[in-house]
Amino acid sequence: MADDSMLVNFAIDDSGLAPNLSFKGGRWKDRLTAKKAARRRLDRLGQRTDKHDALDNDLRNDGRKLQAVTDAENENWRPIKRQRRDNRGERESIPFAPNTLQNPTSKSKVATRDKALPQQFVSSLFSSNPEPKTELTNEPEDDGSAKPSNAPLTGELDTFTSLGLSPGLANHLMKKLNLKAPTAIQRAAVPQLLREDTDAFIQAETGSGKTLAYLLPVVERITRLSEGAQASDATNSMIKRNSGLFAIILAPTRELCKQISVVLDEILHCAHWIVSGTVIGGEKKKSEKARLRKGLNILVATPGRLVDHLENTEALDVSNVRWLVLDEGDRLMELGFEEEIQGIVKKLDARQVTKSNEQGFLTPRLPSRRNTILCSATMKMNVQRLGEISLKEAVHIKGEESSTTDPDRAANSESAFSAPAQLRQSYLIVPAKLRLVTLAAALKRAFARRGSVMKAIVFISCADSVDFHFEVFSKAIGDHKAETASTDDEVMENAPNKATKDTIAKAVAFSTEDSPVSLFKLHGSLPQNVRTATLTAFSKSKDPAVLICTDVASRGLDLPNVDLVIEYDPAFSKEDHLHRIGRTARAGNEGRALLFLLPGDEESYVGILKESNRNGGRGLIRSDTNDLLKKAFGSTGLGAGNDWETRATDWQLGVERCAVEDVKFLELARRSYQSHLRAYATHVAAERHIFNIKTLHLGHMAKSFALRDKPGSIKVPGMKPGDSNGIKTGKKMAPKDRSSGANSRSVLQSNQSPNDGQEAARRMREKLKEQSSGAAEFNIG
Ligand SMILES: Nc1ncnc2c1ncn2[C@@H]1O[C@H](COP(=O)(O)OP(=O)(O)OP(=O)(O)O)[C@@H](O)[C@H]1O
Repeated sequence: MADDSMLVNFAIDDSGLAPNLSFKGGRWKDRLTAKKAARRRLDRLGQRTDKHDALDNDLRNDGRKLQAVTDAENENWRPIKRQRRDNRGERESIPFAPNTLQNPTSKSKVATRDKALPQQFVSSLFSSNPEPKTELTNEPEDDGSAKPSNAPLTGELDTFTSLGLSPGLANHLMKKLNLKAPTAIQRAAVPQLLREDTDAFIQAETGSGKTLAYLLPVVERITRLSEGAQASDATNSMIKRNSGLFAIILAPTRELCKQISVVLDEILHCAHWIVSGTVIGGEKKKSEKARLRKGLNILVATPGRLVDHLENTEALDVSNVRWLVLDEGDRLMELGFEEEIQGIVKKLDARQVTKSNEQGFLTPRLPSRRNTILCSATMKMNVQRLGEISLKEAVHIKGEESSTTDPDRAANSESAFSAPAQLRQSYLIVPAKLRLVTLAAALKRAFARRGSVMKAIVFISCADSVDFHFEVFSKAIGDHKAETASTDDEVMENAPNKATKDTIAKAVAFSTEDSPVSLFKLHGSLPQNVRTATLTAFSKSKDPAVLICTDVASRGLDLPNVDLVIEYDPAFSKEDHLHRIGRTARAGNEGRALLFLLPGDEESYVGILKESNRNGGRGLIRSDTNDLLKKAFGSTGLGAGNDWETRATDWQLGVERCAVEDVKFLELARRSYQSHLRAYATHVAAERHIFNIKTLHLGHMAKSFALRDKPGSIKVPGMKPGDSNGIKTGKKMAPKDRSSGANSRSVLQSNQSPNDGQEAARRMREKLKEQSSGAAEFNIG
């Protein structure tokens, strides 16, 4: 107790109670904590001393050290970003209204969070985009090499009569069908097939008139069977529909069959006693049977449906068939019809009547054996295989490559397949984020002036993506809202009917008051009646029109007045590319083709494009993406004051907002993104280093589908979760995955082990037969 009181009465030096400032031993972080505690205790003493200064210096140094260590530990350290809010100042996840968007030149990427939605990113369109390596090119000077290569001939002697056609048929072609002269392939093929009974392989570029090249000799020779009868008026000897089936024409798709049938009927107007018909999948078999029972002289068919009738329709008598035409040979093979064609050839051989019998008068005038004619614009290995199955000692008939000025191509013309010389080809190198807005810009520009482009076709890799882009361009977004409201009531020339209510719409995104544009969509998952009605409406449209489609419209289709083909997704092989761009610049007409490529690996595709371009690719130009965007979104009155980047960003974010506000549209966008990636992974093996799924920037790609989700979190009902993850991490898709859905191309084209491949291909053939559409495309889900 006494000790206690003594202590109380001693004067005590403050410094004696001051905290110890020498910190040694232990971890430096613990020392730092101790220093901070000491600093707090000094503060409590109330007076500032030298010790304060010393300790403050120490703490500052330690603070810097701590920051450096933390930075090093955290590789992903980034400065803290300012979060953006929409103009309504509402929850962070609500998208920005166009007029209060982030600064388009901003370099930032902003995360927005919401309890209900996965983490979302709104990245700026014009930042962090990879730069193209390829130089821009100027429009080439006209050196005369662009003379049309598939036009009708102009020589005085080049007439249909000079080919050996009867005056009746030649006059009909000139007067009724307005065809003044044959094309090069017709001049080569018609006399050959009239003169000799041989098999033939007809090969010529797209739009060069191959259909008439095989139809004319067949019709002419069937017409001749009645010649004597006409002269002597022996009506009993005239060919009638029940005189026998003389020719079968096989084509891979229903659309193509219908088109061939229309051309055939036009020719047969001058020989009305010859009757033709079609048997194609998707039509009622019962009515086909009835037609076959009544009798047909020429039959146009898809392979699957013909096999069906050969097996099940007794009335189908093929004993007199003397011509078998295989049109679009490579596509027939690609779609897996090899087995069917083999079966058809065998049945025709077995049932063929070679000697004069009950048919008496007919047989001597018919070729003694069946002639098979194979047609193709390109020659893949599979066409050679088809030739092996179906042709015997065939002659190879080619159109002249009149305007080839490239000596290498001329020397190697056996393997050289090219686009028509007059077709102007260009490509854009577009960063993934800018793809959607650039497509909108390309179409806006194309239709800006009424009459500059009548019709355009946009090729897209898969059915889901066709649906998505159709939705986007027919939606009222940003600036166009007012315009749509007023045009909804307009009577559009292409007013959709019941069948086309979901496949025809107004192209709001690039229509103007002066130039309204109609939008059409086509893919293999649509019911047959819808496909037919849509295609017919597009063909007949007198308004400017855009068809968004998959490769179902790439082969053989002859759609009038197509001035522009856009390959938004590059074709799966270079042959497919030639067929797609061949939908324009037909029969000597002009045409333009534009291809979208991503910066990076895809730029090396230009080398392949040059191969299929005459004159070593000198006519192939690289257009400037920014220039296109500037022209399309630059101020022309609407929203004056905004620059083109802001306006382009407004439009993009308008689409993104639709995806946030409309659950159905969001699901469509996600599905379409997933399907696109899966399709992307299935380019032919030879081109997979160019279209390399592993180097795709998935986040940027998602933006082109108006998605703000993180790629890994994009899930689609009905699609296997992790499909895109497999792609992202570069994992190979299992054959099981490849064959899921209608992912036919992946099944048929990917590198797979023979066993997997055979089984998958078999399953896919079944699937295609089931659909009977012959459409090889992605339709996942
Ligand atoms: N002699 C001709 N004169 C003028 N136009 C013609 C002539 N022959 C065909 N055409 C027209 O050329 C267009 C293309 O013909 P067709 O569809 O037969 O081409 P193709 O070579 O089969 O093309 P693809 O390889 O793309 O199928 C058609 O519109 C057709 O009417």
